[in-house]
Amino acid sequence: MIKMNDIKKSIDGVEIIHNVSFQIRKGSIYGLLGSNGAGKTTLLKTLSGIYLQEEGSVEIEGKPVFENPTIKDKIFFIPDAPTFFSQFNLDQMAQFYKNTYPGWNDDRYLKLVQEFQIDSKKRLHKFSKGVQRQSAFILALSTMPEVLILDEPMDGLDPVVRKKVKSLLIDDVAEREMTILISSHNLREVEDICDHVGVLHGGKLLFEKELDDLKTSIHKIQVAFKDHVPNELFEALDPLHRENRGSVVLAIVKGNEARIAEMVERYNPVIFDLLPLTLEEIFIYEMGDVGYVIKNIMD
Ligand SMILES: Nc1ncnc2c1ncn2[C@@H]1O[C@H](COP(=O)(O)OP(=O)(O)OP(=O)(O)O)[C@@H](O)[C@H]1O
Repeated sequence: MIKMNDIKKSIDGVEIIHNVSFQIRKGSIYGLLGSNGAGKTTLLKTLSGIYLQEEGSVEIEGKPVFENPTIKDKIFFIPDAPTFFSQFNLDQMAQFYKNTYPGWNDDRYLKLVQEFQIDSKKRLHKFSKGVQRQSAFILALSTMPEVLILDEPMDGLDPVVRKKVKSLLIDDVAEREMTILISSHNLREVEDICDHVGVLHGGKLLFEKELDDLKTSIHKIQVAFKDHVPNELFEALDPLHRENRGSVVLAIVKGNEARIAEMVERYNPVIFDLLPLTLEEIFIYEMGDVGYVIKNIMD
């Protein structure tokens, strides 16, 4: 379990993170979404123990992270621009991490090098950005981390490699309950692997939800009645949004699908459709006044 409680973090006297709290269950994948400058990297570095917060606490498995080697042995952070020693090839970096991380697994390393087909004898600095990122994944997963923290991990990866990386991540979560925190400026990039998402904006966590919950707890209905529109129905449905399009009422309603259908059908509608919402619509309606923020992370 990862717990961030009421974190404040300033850089050069400017407060970047304002009272952020969240928890990530062991074995889950949390997507931290936010547009450029939202504070994602600062938050991830605080969680990894690279930065020390001025206020609040950061705990992994109930223990503080900062200057705690026992916890740091179990976590791996891949920054948005992975770095390597300038003269080193992948094998040499692997030797370095083998000496640093007690959980290092040689078999895993060899398998991953083969899977990604990377020349492990070639200097890493001579590789493209995408291959360098793949190398960072190989090294990270070979340390068998309990917590993997990824800053914009899909940037610079082609679709085939993205798919491969995602499936490796999901396997580690399923097989050994690895926990992942993944930052992204694009929801679509991570929606297929995250079970939870949080939206960071201006250094504040605006919104946090379980994705499955989101998809099943909010619906769009289109409904028309023979005579008048029964106002008491809409009072009971308490929609997040409602508009009349001629004789058809379109409404965004929270709640269980079967319960909504049962309520509407009691009024004998002549038209009744219950439609799925796109994730973008869900976010915009759920977030109400701050829905505009989400447009930035949907493109
Ligand atoms: N080392 C630093 N010195 C000064 N200001 C910083 C530093 N690091 C971050 N900031 C400021 O903190 C704010 C948040 O930056 P951060 O890199 O955490 O955001 P981000 O969400 O990761 O953005 P991006 O998606 O562009 O990487 C920005 O206004 C940035 O200018």
